Amino acid sequence: MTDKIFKLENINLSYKDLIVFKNFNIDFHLNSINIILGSSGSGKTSLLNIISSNIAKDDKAFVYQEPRLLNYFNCYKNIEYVLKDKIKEKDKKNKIDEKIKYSLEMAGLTKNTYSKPSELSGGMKQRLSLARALAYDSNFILMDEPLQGQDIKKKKELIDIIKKIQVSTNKTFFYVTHDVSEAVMLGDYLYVLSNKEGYTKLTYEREIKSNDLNSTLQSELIEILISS
Ligand SMILES: Nc1ncnc2c1ncn2[C@@H]1O[C@H](COP(=O)(O)OP(=O)(O)OP(=O)(O)O)[C@@H](O)[C@H]1O
Repeated sequence: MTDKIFKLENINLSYKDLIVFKNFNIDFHLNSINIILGSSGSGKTSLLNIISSNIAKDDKAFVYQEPRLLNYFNCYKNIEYVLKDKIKEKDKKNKIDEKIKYSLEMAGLTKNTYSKPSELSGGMKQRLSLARALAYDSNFILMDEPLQGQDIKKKKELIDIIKKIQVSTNKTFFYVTHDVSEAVMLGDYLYVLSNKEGYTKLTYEREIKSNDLNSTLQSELIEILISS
């Protein structure tokens, strides 16, 4: 099978005197979960912003570290809010309702359809944020450390939901993290950034296979991060 590639070529980015990317190239994989792994300051979020700037506005949804929910709306309305402007007038009502219910079901929140965020646990809030991104119906989902601060059980729960969403929708995910175990548990493709030389480099890339969970990959990646 030949994968379709999402290519970024000759990327340059500076903040005043600080060069972050200098003639940077990277090939991501469409219809897969692409993990961008690196230590703090290695350029992960900057790269995610560059990726975002290469995707049309209504073809991408975001999930951040904080769920960014509207506290006065219930789960259903939190999702409805972002869909209003996206779905065309003529098939609006039924289509929105169908999408919201499907997304809540995928995120395991059907029972909480009418709960407000204040009635949800931290993990459930993040699941709602995922459901909202799914319902937006874009080809791309961009995630910046969405599992930060969740305990290991919640992390596993959320990882399984993200995988399930990818398999059933074939969307392209870009997922930023500094957590090696998250990267190996979730990713299809892994990209490690480092800025050892003063600007960001892609120091390591590989496909992740299901048996990598039991392999030495995690300890190799920890070594790479420590020395980068
Ligand atoms: N708006 C900005 N102005 C100036 N410097 C910035 C800005 N945003 C990021 N930087 C710098 O660019 C470099 C890369 O930052 P970036 O946030 O992309 O890294 P990161 O890997 O996402 O870090 P973290 O894991 O800590 O979020 C860092 O040196 C950071 O200080």
